[in-house]
Amino acid sequence: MTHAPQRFAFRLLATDGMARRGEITTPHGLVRTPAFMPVGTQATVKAMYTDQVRALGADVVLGNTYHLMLRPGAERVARLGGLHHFMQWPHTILTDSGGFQVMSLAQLRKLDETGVRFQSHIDGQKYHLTPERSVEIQGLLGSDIQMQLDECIALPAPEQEVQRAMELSLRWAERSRAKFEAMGGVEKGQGLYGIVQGGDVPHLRVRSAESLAAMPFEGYSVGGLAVGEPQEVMLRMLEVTTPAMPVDKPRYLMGVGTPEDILESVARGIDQFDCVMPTRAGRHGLAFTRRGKINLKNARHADDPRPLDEESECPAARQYSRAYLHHLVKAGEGLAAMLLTWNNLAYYQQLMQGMRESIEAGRFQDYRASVKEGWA
Ligand SMILES: CNc1nc2c(CC[C@H]3O[C@@H](OC)[C@H](O)[C@@H]3O)c3nc(N)[nH]c(=O)c3cc2[nH]1
Repeated sequence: MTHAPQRFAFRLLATDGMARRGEITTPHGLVRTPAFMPVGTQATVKAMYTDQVRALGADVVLGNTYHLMLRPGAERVARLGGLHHFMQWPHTILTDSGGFQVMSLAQLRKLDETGVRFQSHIDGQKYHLTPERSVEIQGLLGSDIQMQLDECIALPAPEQEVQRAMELSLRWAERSRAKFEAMGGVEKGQGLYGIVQGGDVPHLRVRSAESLAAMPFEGYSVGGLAVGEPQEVMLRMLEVTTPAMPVDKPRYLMGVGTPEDILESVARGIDQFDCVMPTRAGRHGLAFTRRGKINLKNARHADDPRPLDEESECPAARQYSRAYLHHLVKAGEGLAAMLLTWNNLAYYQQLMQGMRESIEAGRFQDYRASVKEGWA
């Protein structure tokens, strides 16, 4: 009898109001929550080495079904040993189902009950992404935490449109779950998350959450947010949604967010986050620090000998002058993206570590207040 891998598990270690401190066990290790998951859409966290990402404290990186199915192809990654080996990241990988990217990147897309037909934005090749094919691709990649295929619509949208997309996503949740179980995902210790939709309509959010809670998902995502709505609408939706979600399963708010978004969402019961913000901002000359954001493109840094943050543990924040970083950004040097991405991910992981410790100590509100004071 081969060694049966441990089942996917979530342990709630402490709570402080709605804020939760937990840990997830996956086939590739432990995920400490609240967790920020750097985005590695095309099998790389841009401008970073994987051991560097790990050293900053990340337990999970994200891959993306839409991008990887188009290039290099899921079957090819499987033939080459799976995504963990391919990108040399031996820790947990979470993959999105591709629904979001198809609607935002693909050309000539046609969505119907079966799934979504589209043409690749790379070479125009035709695809038909169904709930079953999305789960199959995520299994081929070897993803530890997989997402159902869903329909995420932009806001604002008419209520009947929000309802249609939410109800379609519920039917796709059932089909995704059936395929995941048929592929033996549960026995492999992998997790499949249902995705709560419902736009900015409270009763649709609750119906989606309760319907998904009745299905045996290992975790639940809050989707359909960070799609153009004001922050207060997003936070209000969390206030109506998380109470309707199972308390003993992880909750992942997709695509969020700024440091403030994350603080406020942890305060409303969210455990997992992903966002391109720290990596994309780093490539555009923007540094996140304990004292707020610094735009290194700005000429006022040209003679400033100070580092970004002399107290940071990250060399990118402690060793290099703002003048040097400004020079690299203006000169279009690759090192600018590398150092600023390193700084930004370090800042985000330090923020998450601070939240985890403060929830354990019952001091989350004090921590939240002290972080916000630093930005003022
Ligand atoms: C930015 N705001 C936002 N992103 C979102 C994503 C993509 C995140 C994925 O998109 C990629 O980042 C651009 C990463 O690889 C990540 O996995 C979503 N994905 C699904 N399946 N359903 C949603 O309702 C959804 C909502 C989002 N809101």
